[in-house]
Amino acid sequence: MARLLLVSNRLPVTVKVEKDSVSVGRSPGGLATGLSRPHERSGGPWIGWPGDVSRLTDAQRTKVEAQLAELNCVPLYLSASEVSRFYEGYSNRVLWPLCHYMLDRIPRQDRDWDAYRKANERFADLAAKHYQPGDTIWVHDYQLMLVPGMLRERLPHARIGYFHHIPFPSSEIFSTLPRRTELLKGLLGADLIGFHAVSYVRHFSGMLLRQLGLDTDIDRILFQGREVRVGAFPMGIDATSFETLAQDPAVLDEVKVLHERAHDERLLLGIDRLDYTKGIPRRLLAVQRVLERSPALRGRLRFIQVAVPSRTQVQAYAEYRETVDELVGRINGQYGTVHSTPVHYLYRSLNEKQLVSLYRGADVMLVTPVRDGMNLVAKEFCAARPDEDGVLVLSEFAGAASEMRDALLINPYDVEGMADAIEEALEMPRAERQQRMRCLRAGVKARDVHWWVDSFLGRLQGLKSVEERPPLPDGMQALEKLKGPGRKVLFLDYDGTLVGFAPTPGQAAPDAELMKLLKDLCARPDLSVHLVSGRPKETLEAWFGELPLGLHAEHGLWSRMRRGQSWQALPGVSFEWKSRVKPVLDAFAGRVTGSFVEEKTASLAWHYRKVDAEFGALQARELRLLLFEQFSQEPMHILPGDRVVEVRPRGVNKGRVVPEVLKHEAPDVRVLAMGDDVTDEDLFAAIPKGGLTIHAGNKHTRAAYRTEGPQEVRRLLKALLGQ
Ligand SMILES: Nc1ncnc2c1ncn2[C@@H]1O[C@H](COP(=O)(O)OP(=O)(O)O[C@H]2O[C@H](CO)[C@@H](O)[C@H](O)[C@H]2O)[C@@H](O)[C@H]1O
Ligand SMILES: O=P(O)(O)OC[C@H](O)CO
Repeated sequence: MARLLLVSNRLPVTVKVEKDSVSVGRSPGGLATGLSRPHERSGGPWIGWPGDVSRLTDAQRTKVEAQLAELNCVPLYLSASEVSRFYEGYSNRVLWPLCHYMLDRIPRQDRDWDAYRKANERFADLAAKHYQPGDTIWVHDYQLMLVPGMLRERLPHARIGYFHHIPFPSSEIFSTLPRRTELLKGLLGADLIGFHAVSYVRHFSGMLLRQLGLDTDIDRILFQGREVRVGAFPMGIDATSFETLAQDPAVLDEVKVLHERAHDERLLLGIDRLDYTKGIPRRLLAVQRVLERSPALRGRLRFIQVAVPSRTQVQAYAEYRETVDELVGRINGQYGTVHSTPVHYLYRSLNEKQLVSLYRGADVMLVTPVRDGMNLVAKEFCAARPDEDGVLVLSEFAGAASEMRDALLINPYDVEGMADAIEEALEMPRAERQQRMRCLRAGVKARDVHWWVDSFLGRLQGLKSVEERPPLPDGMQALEKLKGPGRKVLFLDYDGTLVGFAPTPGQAAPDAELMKLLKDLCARPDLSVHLVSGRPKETLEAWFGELPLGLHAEHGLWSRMRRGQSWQALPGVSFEWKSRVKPVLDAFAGRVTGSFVEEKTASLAWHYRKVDAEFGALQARELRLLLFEQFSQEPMHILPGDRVVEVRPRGVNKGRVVPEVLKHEAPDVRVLAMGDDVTDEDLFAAIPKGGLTIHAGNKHTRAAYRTEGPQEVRRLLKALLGQ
């Protein structure tokens, strides 16, 4: 197993100061449990924050550091200002509510971005310092979204994974973030980006398309010449250890005591960090509604709500605590008697035995977050029920809901519906409880935390390393090879290569700078320049007719080899299918606002460059599918391009131009081709051995060199001219 270098905001252990004694104890939560085994097995370090150490004496600090070193944990101490601005500020006042769809909780001005960026730099620096060649780096969660990108700069060849433990919201929400581009690019430093649920993957891909124009091909994104993979890896728990503990005699004794103390009261249970995403107030209201609606249940229902203090310095959490306190008081005031208290509220952390005793003893588990990345409590409850009893009421807005379909799924905003579900759970016959719990447990056991670690790391480590698939060399290196005496032929694509994309094809007319550049190229006696475009010949003639260069329109269907020559069509091309295909494209243009059809002599194109990026891409896929279904027998090609779907005659492609041009040249002529989209791949394929090919963009290409878009292409051409 490759050495694993883990990086998370919190270490799996936290420094605990009690009176004069100091120790390190396990941090709560599934991450510590889940990763402890691979952490120990791989022998690599875990980098993170060990909690507040500001009050420690030097001697205590030395002791803590020795303990951490023994556990192979490398502490990154956060200063008071970093705790307040990086952890509480940007991470928990901006990113946390944003990812949980709570925009109104975000401060009007984010003043903490800088602190977030700097803290991420510190994590990246420390990780880079501890990195050894061959390590796999695994970065965790929203506090460290910039770290993968920062690590990629420091360690270009490292294998880097990132896992996002909270929801990734819809692009409508994520787009509101002023720093959205930086954060997305930060994540794209990873080789593999993992989420709990498929919907989060979809949201992330949508965001990449919308913000960065990057299309996700199933699970693959091309970014800066690298392949980044994305996937859903639903996190599990250490099911065996929960199950074993649930059968421990001490736990069973505790369950007995719990039931005895409750007399004949039915037990409802809630276990959460005290966080406004967990839906505790509405859950309390639902319990109150049950008591209101069913007098028979009064005095016969006990709701145990345990809430671990969390992020207590953030005002929203303090306010939330007050809301919960007030509601508990109100319900107990209204429905409590001298003999019974309906809500037992514990504001503290429990140890594992206490936790499992509650899980094992509960009749109904209420997991009702208004939004939750996964929610491990739901899974822990099921693992702790080897008796196959107990009912899980689960919010449909928890990531866990996509896996745990045998729970009673509820909408946490619907208090009445939640009350209905509680009643249904209380009345559910034993056989149904058993059947549901059996299915839930099977899922929890099959996809436990070890499965999660193995599937994420298996995927990450199975990818080819950056060294095995090095990024293409820079286009400037190709230009260097082309310099010097001897004749050269340049094949240049137009749209996306010499000019950027404009809302309509007409708006992408050549600018003065480009015209001068082309003129200068044509003026060089050792250069022969050919523009090879998908555009109609009329457009090319109007724009470039006066220049002494070769023009090739409609992907090589029409050619004008020299200025003053007439346009010639490729012989033997059939396009009588056009009249049947056009109505299909017209129908799409009608139904997708902003899209339009362009008709050329031999081809048709449906353009969607002005359409919302996500919707456009979706519709383009549908159109291609439809065309494939209906016209597969026709002598035509369906080609996805950059925000365009083109249909053109079979046998016509940009590559056809190359031999026609080169037959008029000496055999030792040097050749260069530049292009940006899929149609230029035919051009590259036709370039004879020894020729140079440059892809202007980020896509998969057979070109040997790469450069960025039109600005860089122009820079290269100027360099060829010595400008
Ligand atoms: N009173 C108490 N005493 C002791 N332990 C307690 C406790 N209350 C809760 N816990 C423990 O804390 C953990 C909480 O994990 P959750 O998945 O429920 O949410 P959390 O928001 O912390 O995690 C984030 O990360 C996880 C893992 O990716 C995602 O499931 C989740 O959506 C995301 O918000 C559980 O292991 C639970 O046992
Ligand atoms: O206590 P925090 O702020 O480190 O949050 C822990 C949660 O599990 C967040 O994912």
